[in-house]
Amino acid sequence: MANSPRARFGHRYFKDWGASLERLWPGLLPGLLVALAGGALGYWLNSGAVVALSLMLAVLVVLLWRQHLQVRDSEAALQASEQRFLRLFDQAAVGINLTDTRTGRFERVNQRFCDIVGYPMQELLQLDFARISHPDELAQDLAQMRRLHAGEISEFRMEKRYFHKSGREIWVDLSVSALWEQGATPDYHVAVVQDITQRKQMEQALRESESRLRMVLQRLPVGVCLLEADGRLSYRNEEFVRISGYTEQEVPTLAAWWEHAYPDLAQRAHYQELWQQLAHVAATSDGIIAGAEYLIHCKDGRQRPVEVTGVPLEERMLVSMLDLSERRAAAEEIHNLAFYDLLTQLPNRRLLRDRLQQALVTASRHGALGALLLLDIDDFKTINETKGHEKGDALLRQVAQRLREVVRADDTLARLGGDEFAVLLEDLGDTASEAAACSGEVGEKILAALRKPFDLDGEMHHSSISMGITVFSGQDAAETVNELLKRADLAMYQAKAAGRDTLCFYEPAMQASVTARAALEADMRSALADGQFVLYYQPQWERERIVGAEALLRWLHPRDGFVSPAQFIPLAEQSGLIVPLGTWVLQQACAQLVRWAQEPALAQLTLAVNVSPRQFRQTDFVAQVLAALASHGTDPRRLKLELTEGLLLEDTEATIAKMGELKRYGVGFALDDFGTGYSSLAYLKRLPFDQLKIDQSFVRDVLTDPNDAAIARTIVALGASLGLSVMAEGVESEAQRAFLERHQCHSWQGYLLGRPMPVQDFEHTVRAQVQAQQGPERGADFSI
Ligand SMILES: Nc1nc2c(ncn2[C@@H]2O[C@H](COP(=O)(O)O[C@H]3[C@@H](O)[C@H](n4cnc5c(=O)[nH]c(N)nc54)O[C@@H]3COP(=O)(O)O)[C@@H](O)[C@H]2O)c(=O)[nH]1
Repeated sequence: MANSPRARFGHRYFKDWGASLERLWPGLLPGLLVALAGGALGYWLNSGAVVALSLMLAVLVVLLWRQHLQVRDSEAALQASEQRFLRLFDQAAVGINLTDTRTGRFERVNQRFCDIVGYPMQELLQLDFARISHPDELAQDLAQMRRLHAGEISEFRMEKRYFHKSGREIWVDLSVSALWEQGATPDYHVAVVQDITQRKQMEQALRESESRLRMVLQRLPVGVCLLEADGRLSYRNEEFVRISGYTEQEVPTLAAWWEHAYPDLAQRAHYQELWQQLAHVAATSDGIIAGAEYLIHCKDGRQRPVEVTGVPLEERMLVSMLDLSERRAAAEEIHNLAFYDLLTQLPNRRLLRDRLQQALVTASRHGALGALLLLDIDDFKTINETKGHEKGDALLRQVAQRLREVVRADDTLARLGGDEFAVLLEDLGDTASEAAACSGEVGEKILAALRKPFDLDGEMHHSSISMGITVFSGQDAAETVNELLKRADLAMYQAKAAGRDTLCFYEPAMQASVTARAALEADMRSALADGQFVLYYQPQWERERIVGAEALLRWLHPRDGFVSPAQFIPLAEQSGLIVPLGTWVLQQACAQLVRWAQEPALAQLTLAVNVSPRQFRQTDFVAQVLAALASHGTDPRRLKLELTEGLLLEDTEATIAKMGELKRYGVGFALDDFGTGYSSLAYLKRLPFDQLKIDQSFVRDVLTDPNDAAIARTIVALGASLGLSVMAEGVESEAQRAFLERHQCHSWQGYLLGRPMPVQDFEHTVRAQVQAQQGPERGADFSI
């Protein structure tokens, strides 16, 4: 303790007091003695000078005494001050430590410092400050300390970390002052330590939240920049730079922004005015500058639509910028997809309907008539199927292009789907005849333009269209969009029926025929359910005997009587009713064959059944035929299916597979109407046919038209070379039969040999023939 700083503090003050006494005492004591001696001598000598001298000495003594008293008082004050200092040291609200500058050891610490670092005082006094300092700030601390020790500085201040006894880090604010005792270098330093851990934690939290905020701002899918009151753009995020392309160096201020984003002065003035107007509105409400659309000129030279909003942040403004270009492009794409045809880029049906609706309104308002032209490429299906879809698409694109070249820019041209196009013409005059003349003229131009050959990948292709035209005035309530489309469609079908490559105007009579067709279709459905259909049988001859029959459908309508299959079969095909109807025919035919099988005279007969393309294309067609055969126990070899050439053009592989499968069961196949379709030797060779049927159109004029005669002869020769039998249809006269026989065609069917007849009549005919042939020998008789 004698060596403790506290002892040394006290000792220093006492030592100073003693020193002053030591300094005063030698003067005071002789003074007293001189005053006493002088007084006595004066008294004795009665000398005034001696008295005066004594008095002077006495004054001197008094003065010296007073000085002594003063020294004593100041010593006491010093002591009191030291006491106060020590109390202050111990009780201070801040941590204080007195440290040996050379060793770094704590010489004295107050309680608060102990509390801050969590050590008991005695333990702390065994440590040096480096021991409890965080290494990250220690180097700086030591460097400052060295400067302090070298006398370069008398004090320093820093923020550093101590390790609390528990191990946690404590941030402190450290104010260190040198303490000189003697000599030029300080022996001790006093450190005033304030615990700032909480503040540091708050700062850290603030920093973290700021950095999080920056990160969020930086990654926001919206462009953000901070506009300072002095016009500086103090911050901008990545998206802001991505959208505009302008970095801080290029566009540091709002003024620079306006210049770069709007190089065009008029445009700049327009958008500045918009911004100012919105800012003015904002100033009178919540301060938020409402979002508005701006078209900015970006660094890459492109113009981008953006939505800009401003939110005040104290003195600054947070400006957000949303890139609308993608949204715009998406909206445009959606619009395109919704209203335009992808292949040709022409307006689609939806857009045409819209324009037609507007055209009706305009026509009714202005009294100027318009016309809707509907056109369909003839035989497009065949082109698509024979030349492939790519060429089909190429044709559609070229048709679209030619149509664009023919019609005026303000006419609406549309692709309605498939091979169907439409042209909407407006303002065609104020009378129906004027409008019809104008639209007819445009229609003829279109027909002519589309007659010219198309180049499909180097292959020249000739095409034609059928067109239906309907004129509208907008005055008639019946003229709705649907109705006009229906009328043009009817007229177009009329053009197709009229031989294609032509145009037809809509006439009300067409409507009547459509209505009749709709009624027929409805009737047909109930006819099937009500059993109004029957099969007639037309004999098929081979040389002088009937070898079978063709089953031909008949409809005995309860009101209308006999309805020709030529009338209802195409309609059944279109409506899909042919499928149940065909199934019914197959069932009837199979049942009939079984009945014939039980009678020797009829047992060898075959029965030919017409199969429509739609029926054949049913995926379960093979299963249907086999089921019909199986359900009746029919011999498949007695059934012959007649297919038409048109069927063979589509999906040949599937056709071969289906035919092959049925062929394996013994079912026969005849190619009906041979010569009228797209006869191709290539498919004939691959398809498992048993018979070719010469179409009756060639047989009809076989005696008079050398071409038909040549065709008939060629078909016979072809059949022979392919190993197929050849049957002639529509043989009506003996001369025709004889001609065919002379040319090696020995199978015939036609009115000469028997008309289609009810089953009983047919069976009767066959029985009679068998009986006759079993009787006495006689020449061939083809009459029945
Ligand atoms: N898918 C199905 N189609 C069928 C079915 N039944 C008939 N049809 C087809 O309907 C078309 C018209 O048939 P139809 O009126 O019965 O005419 C056939 C014969 O009556 C007729 N024919 C026969 N011989 C002569 C003749 O000497 N002169 C003449 N003018 N006509 C004659 O020919 C038709 C048979 O043609 P085809 O089928 O091509 O052999 C017709 O296309 C039938 O195919 C059915 O059940 N399913």
